[in-house]
Amino acid sequence: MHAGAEINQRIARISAHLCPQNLQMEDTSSLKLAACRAKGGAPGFKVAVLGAAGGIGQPLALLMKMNPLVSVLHLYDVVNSPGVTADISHMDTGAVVRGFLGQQQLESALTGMDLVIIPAGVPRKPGMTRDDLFNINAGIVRTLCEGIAKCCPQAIVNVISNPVNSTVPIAAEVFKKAGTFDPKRLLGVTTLDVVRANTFMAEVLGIDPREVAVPVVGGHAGVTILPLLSQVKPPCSFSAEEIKYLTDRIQNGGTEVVEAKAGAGSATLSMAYAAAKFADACMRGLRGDAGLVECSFVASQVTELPFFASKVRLGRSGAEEIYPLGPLNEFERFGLEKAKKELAASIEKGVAFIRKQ
Ligand SMILES: NC(=O)c1ccc[n+]([C@@H]2O[C@H](COP(=O)([O-])OP(=O)(O)OC[C@H]3O[C@@H](n4cnc5c(N)ncnc54)[C@H](O)[C@@H]3O)[C@@H](O)[C@H]2O)c1
Ligand SMILES: O=C(O)C[C@H](O)C(=O)O
Repeated sequence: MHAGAEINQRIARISAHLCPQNLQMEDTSSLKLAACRAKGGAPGFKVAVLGAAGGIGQPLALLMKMNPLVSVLHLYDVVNSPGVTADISHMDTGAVVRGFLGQQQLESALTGMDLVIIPAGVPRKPGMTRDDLFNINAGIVRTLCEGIAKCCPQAIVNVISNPVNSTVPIAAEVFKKAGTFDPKRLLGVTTLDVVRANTFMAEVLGIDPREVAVPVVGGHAGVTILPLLSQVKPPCSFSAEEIKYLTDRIQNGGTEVVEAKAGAGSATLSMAYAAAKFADACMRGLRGDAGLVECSFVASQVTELPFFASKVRLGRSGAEEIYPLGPLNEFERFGLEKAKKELAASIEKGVAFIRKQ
């Protein structure tokens, strides 16, 4: 074969491997090569990031490519995923990276996945609540979850898209409709609230945030974000002023970032860090590691509400155990009542969005 032609064919193969939309119909050898490589050299989990070209998606893709537990990484978006995929794929870590662009490639992106992470959707601008995102993001999450129900119904699903208090119930309703709902496998990502709580508490105490663990329960919006400062590790007591300061700051951490970004979006880097931390815990659970306890917004019987964020134990089948809230002080009991009222409405809104169709 002419040397130039051979080089072109090799380039086509590599490009097809990265982005199936670049495949020529007649180029079956590229397909075989891509399929062969997609098995991955090392054992590990197959992970898809939906919304991978976004503010969260890009750094999250980077962090997942760095995670040794990931063998195959699928990057899906409706725009720009080929560029992000090409870029990330040059990292000399184990995971095989493949890109998928547009709705017609959603099923290929999802087929065979063990873990699907969803940061797809619009972020807030100053002055907006998370619920203001419902009209756009509800439909996006619905479509993506329909794809999951069809192509990887056994996957663990991590929902990041806001409003989480409604998008998780939306996902659950989609899965129920498809007959694939397993409450253990659907997890709303509230890790950023815990990450913030740990950071702000460590600042107050003047200690390393890695030595701190603050449980944050309820949901992921304003007063539904309920830090349990009476249950922190290491055990410590706070003044009433400190409790008010910390609770307000944790509940408004997202708004603090939205205002600082002044119209350029919401938390992306800290969120990617939090999502990667949570995904790592999910994968270690799938692998069979013991003692993995994280806060997450899940289908729950901890309160009278059908969904609630609390500590869950992650295992081979997802959220295998949901822990009760434990003893609350008066301030926290008051906060819980406020949180439940707002949460009930947000959950109902999500459920109604699917049931009314
Ligand atoms: N759970 C949390 O703690 C938390 C924290 C921060 C942000 N968020 C939420 O995450 C979402 C994404 O935030 P961001 O800053 O990355 O936004 P972004 O606009 O930067 O990125 C979103 C990405 O989603 C993609 N997208 C849109 N529609 C899609 C579809 N149908 N399928 C696949 N991808 C699609 C966009 O093309 C874009 O690349 C927002 O809803 C935001 O509110 C949640
Ligand atoms: O605040 C937002 O809109 C994004 C996210 O939910 C956050 O907590 O940072």
